[in-house]
Amino acid sequence: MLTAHSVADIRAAEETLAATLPDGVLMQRAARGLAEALADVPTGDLVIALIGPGNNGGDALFAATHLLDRGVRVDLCLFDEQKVHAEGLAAATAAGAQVVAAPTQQRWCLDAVLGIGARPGLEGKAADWAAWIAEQRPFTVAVDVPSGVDVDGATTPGTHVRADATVTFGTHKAALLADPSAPAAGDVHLVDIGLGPHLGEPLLEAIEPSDGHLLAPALEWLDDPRAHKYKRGVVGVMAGSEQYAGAAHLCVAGAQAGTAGMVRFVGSDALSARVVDRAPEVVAGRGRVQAWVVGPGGGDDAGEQLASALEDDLPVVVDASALEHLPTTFLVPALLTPHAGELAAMLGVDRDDVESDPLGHATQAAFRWGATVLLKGRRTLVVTQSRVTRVNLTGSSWLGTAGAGDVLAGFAGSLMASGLHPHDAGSLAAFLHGAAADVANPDGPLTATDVAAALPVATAEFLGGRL
Ligand SMILES: NC(=O)C1=CN([C@@H]2O[C@H](COP(=O)(O)OP(=O)(O)OC[C@H]3O[C@@H](n4cnc5c(N)ncnc54)[C@H](O)[C@@H]3O)[C@@H](O)[C@H]2O)[C@@H](O)CC1
Repeated sequence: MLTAHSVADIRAAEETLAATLPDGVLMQRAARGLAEALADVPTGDLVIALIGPGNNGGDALFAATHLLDRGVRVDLCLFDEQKVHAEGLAAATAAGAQVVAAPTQQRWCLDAVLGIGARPGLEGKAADWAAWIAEQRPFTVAVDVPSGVDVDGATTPGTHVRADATVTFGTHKAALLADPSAPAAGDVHLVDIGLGPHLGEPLLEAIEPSDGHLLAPALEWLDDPRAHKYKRGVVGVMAGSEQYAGAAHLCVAGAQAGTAGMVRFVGSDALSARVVDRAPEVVAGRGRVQAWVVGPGGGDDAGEQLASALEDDLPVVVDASALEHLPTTFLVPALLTPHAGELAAMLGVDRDDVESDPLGHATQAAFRWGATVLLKGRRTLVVTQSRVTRVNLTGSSWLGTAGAGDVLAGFAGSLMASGLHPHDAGSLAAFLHGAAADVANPDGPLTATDVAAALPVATAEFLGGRL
């Protein structure tokens, strides 16, 4: 699992670790790691380093000494000459760095204006530098975080630097993984400075290809010679309507691609006939299920369908139109799967509010409904009270295609029917859904049907550690 920790936790870990080491060792480790990450800068090229008032600037000043040692030239722009890491500045200038008044056109830029001590939003000289980067587009490497973002909240309330890459120290930060700030970080490289053993519970985590073991609780039947479809779990689907008949097919396709042993479909006679015609393995009509999926492409009866599913006292995935009929709180394990517009409607705010602070709003909803909230987006979030929030790093913008959410809801329901907690079911479904898109067509268009078809292979690759 890839983890990100809060600023407070990082500071506490740094303090504990620093107490066991001679002065300045941590900064030297960070500076060396930063210089190594800049190994592609050719000898003789000029790097412009934007140096802020704190230790973030200190990291870059010491990294500059390594760059200068191998023949790279470094110009320094100081945010405040009175507030600069003094030993770092002395070391960098002694090694040959020049202090200049303003950045000039360069191929390389080091953004060391602000790190984890930042108040979000840049002003004055720092805002001018961010505008210069946006205009001139030097290859920009941010030190620890792109300057000006909200490090823990992952929001971007003001001017900030947009980097091509970020070299971060000790652990990831929420801002590097979650939207809307993640694009400002570019490619993220983690430098180990020894903080690991001193860090507490993460603020955020992301499933990685090596985390196939997370599926284990849904696969206990694999080792049972007497296992049958009911042991694997039956997922019940209430999806589709006259207007969105395709959603029934797509949700069923997602459910069939998961770990459950059977899919039941409950809907109108006409829709049931269509579904069974396309997918003969599906059983139509009420009967034994272990989890329900309600809402994809649902019609006017979505509220009644949700109420009837909740009467069964079983885990439930609530999607699309069923999100308009939520109970005050959930008494069963529930996974709500809104996109930003649906979450905004649930909370009575504007879509822009959700998009500018997805973590905050998904967390608010998870607490309010006592449910797991999976907020769909480029970096899908899965939030459950008392669990570490997960952010999904797989997939691409090509996944923003009609019906992809129906497949996701069905697949997540299948995992829940096999016994997974909504938090694991939602985050694994998001992870494998993105991985399936890569299997189907990594760099181009694809349909939701393609994603559903690729899910079983993506799952097998994940379980085999081959993703
Ligand atoms: N503490 C340590 O042991 C280590 C720290 N490291 C580096 O140190 C950084 C944290 O250093 P600091 O705590 O000094 O924090 P920063 O380097 O982020 O700077 C904090 C300073 O910036 C000012 N400031 C904050 N927001 C501002 C804004 N929007 N506009 C203008 N000024 C603003 C603050 O008043 C404060 O003076 C990390 O991000 C990392 O780069 C690394 O060297 C690893 C070890």
